[in-house]
Amino acid sequence: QTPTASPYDFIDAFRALSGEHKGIRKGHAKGLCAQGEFVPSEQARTLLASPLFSGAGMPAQLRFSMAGGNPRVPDSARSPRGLAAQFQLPDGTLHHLAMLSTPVFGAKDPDSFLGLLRAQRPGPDGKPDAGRIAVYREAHPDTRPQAEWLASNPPPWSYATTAYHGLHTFYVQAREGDKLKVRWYLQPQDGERGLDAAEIASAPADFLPQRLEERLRQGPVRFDWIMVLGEPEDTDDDPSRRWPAGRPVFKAGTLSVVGSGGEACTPINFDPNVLSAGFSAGADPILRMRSPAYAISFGQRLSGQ
Ligand code: HEM
Repeated sequence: QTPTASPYDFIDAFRALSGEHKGIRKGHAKGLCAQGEFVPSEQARTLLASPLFSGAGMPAQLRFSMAGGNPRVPDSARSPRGLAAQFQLPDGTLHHLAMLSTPVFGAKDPDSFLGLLRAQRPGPDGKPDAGRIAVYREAHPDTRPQAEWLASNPPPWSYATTAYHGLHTFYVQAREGDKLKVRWYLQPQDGERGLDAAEIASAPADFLPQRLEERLRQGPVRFDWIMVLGEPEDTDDDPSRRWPAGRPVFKAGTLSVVGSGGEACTPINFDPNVLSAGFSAGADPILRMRSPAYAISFGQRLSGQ
């Protein structure tokens, strides 16, 4: 099947789902900036050749977000949370991460994802058609694992109490030998904690920024950047599929969040293909679609569209 989805189709689909919101992100519309520092681990410095891991700490511009194009989605929604990061390396170059709280993505390729977004489009009564969505998921099994994960795991209690998964497969140059095939996630040192049923029912619409701010008053929020090493048979082009459990992991560094708020992240396009030297992307068509879609959203929102 030839892919037909264009990056403009996604921008249109987000608008159809969430309405027109000029000047803000077309995806992950609701969120807040944060600031921090990334310090690579000794192990990463020894193992990997990228200057990202050369040893020195570096500043990080961050953004925590709610998935979707609706800037008023309640913070208790059963949807992915996002964490985006821009690391500025000692040599001035940049490395971006843009990750989700779900361990799988919602589709295997752009066509399947676009079809899902279109199936979720509200009908004349303003509500999504549950039957149409179910039929779509039935015909596209790759769209089920993320929905099942979201249905069976509570929304995060705080932006600081969830893991964030890179989901795509990348290759990173080792100091000795070939590139390593990796996936990664950020693991919260505060531990993972979800909202309980009573909290979901009673949570105010916008509690996440305040909860993060309160936590930051006690000191930095830290995440361990965990790299997972893939085997040749592990997919490098399908973010809707997990790698088998038990693959070797190592800690590549620590991200410390020290402050939140402000607008420093607003003029940043957290494009996940902005990779520092030594990194390259796998064959994932979803990852390839992200750059042009983000660029359109970025250009539109900076110019008030
Ligand atoms: C074809 C698939 C995808 C499309 C079309 C898409 C589209 C978008 C768009 C248009 C934005 C707003 C960009 C901006 O205005 O700066 C965005 C933000 C974001 N996306 Fe995606 N996305 C896709 C897949 C993914 C995946 C696989 C992940 C995670 C692995 C992800 C995580 C994020 C995050 C964390 C943000 C917020 C970035 C920020 O805070 O600035 N997206 N997405």
